[in-house]
Amino acid sequence: MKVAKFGGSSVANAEQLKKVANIIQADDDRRIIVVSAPGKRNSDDMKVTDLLIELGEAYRLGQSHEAPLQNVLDRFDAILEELQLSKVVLADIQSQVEKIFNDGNDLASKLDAIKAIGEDSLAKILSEYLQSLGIHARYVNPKEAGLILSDQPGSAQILDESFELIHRLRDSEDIAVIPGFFGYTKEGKLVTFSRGGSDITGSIVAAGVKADLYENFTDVDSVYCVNPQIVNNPKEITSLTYKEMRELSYAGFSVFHAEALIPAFKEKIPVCIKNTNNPTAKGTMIVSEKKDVNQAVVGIASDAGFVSLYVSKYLMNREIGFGRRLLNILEDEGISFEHTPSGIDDLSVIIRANQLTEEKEAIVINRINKELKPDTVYIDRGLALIMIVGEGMHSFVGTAAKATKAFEEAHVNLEMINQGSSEVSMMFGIKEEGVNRAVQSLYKVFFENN
Ligand SMILES: Nc1ncnc2c1ncn2[C@@H]1O[C@H](COP(=O)(O)OP(=O)(O)O)[C@@H](O)[C@H]1O
Ligand SMILES: N[C@@H](CC(=O)OP(=O)(O)O)C(=O)O
Repeated sequence: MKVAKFGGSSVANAEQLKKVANIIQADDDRRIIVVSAPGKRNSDDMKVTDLLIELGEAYRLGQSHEAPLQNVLDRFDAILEELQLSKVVLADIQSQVEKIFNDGNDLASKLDAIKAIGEDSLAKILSEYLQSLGIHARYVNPKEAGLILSDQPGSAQILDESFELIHRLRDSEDIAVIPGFFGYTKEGKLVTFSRGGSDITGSIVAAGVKADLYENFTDVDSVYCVNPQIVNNPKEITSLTYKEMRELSYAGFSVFHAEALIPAFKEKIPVCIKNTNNPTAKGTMIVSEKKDVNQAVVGIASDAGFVSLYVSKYLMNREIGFGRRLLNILEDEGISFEHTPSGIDDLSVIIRANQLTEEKEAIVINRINKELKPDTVYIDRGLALIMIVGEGMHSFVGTAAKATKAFEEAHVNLEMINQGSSEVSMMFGIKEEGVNRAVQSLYKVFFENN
């Protein structure tokens, strides 16, 4: 049995949905289908989830929601028209929106329920379309599927008890079409995963039914060793390990959600990234182990939007508990951190900029000054992190030397270097403006000169 997830680009319009139906029909093992909401049809377009977020925003601000609702309806109407399906779903969306705006739930829960309409409606449309082609398919709501999530609107997590419930999907005679991106709390309230979370639904369902394979269909032939928007026509990765993919997704490979690997990894379900527009291409396999590790680096990921919180104090090394107290302040303020490179008398904490708003920045600096009495404390914004990743790194000599040469050739100054103790990745912090230049140079050194 295979679980196939189709991303926003694969269900962006009727033409894409026809490709999806062909892919489902081409393999009898594709028994469970997970879908996203329609994504962008071209680079200037908007994803349906973003249109729904605009709708929720209009409600939050007390503005009229007629126009943003119409934008959502228009996207689905165009699909229904071309696939010659009934328009029941449109009336459904309208009544769902009214119900959500008028229920007694808190704002965050209402906004989650609005966001989920994209996936929910698309799953209903796809199952109806498959039925119209004579395929035995059925829409399965995530509640019926057994997706029980923690009560964290916008960033929910799966609860362990879900997997046993999901296992029952194996018994379904029909192909199950499940909307991705959301589930329900124990109390029955709808909650979503973080953005891009349909990948997570697919992985959870694959783990629950103990699938032979989790296929993740998107709009590229494979995972490339570097973001194709930064390097033209980069080399394809044919196979990589869960650990490598987790590091690369977390550090910027947006093709697969960083949290989507864990459920598949725990059940050792292989994951295959494939292209809906070219389904016969082999794609990229993500597996637990690779037989031949013949290169140090498999991929280079990058992400901008980080800040560094720098704290220095003479004799910090003698002050037991300094680091803990610093991190405690961040914990109190609900701020998560990424890395903590340190020296004898100084410590930096790397944080995502969206975690440290200007309001929080003032509070944090104040508390550090008062509670830790440092010599210096400041915040450096506009940082980017570049991660080079490969399980082979620990058995190859000279990886760091090659990398620093690449930065030198790109005339990019290194603000910090950090190698994880697992030796699967090496992280470099630089100013944002040099990030593409540095990635291009690293690509040359690690992939073109071999
Ligand atoms: N290393 C990479 N390999 C492949 N694609 C990547 C990589 N890094 C970023 N991407 C981007 O990820 C996109 C696919 O992810 P996404 O847009 O979320 O797809 P979907 O709509 O299927 O969910 C690709 O079009 C590509 O631009
Ligand atoms: N539609 C949701 C969830 C998702 O996974 O979408 P996509 O497959 O387009 O990344 C979002 O935009 O966040």
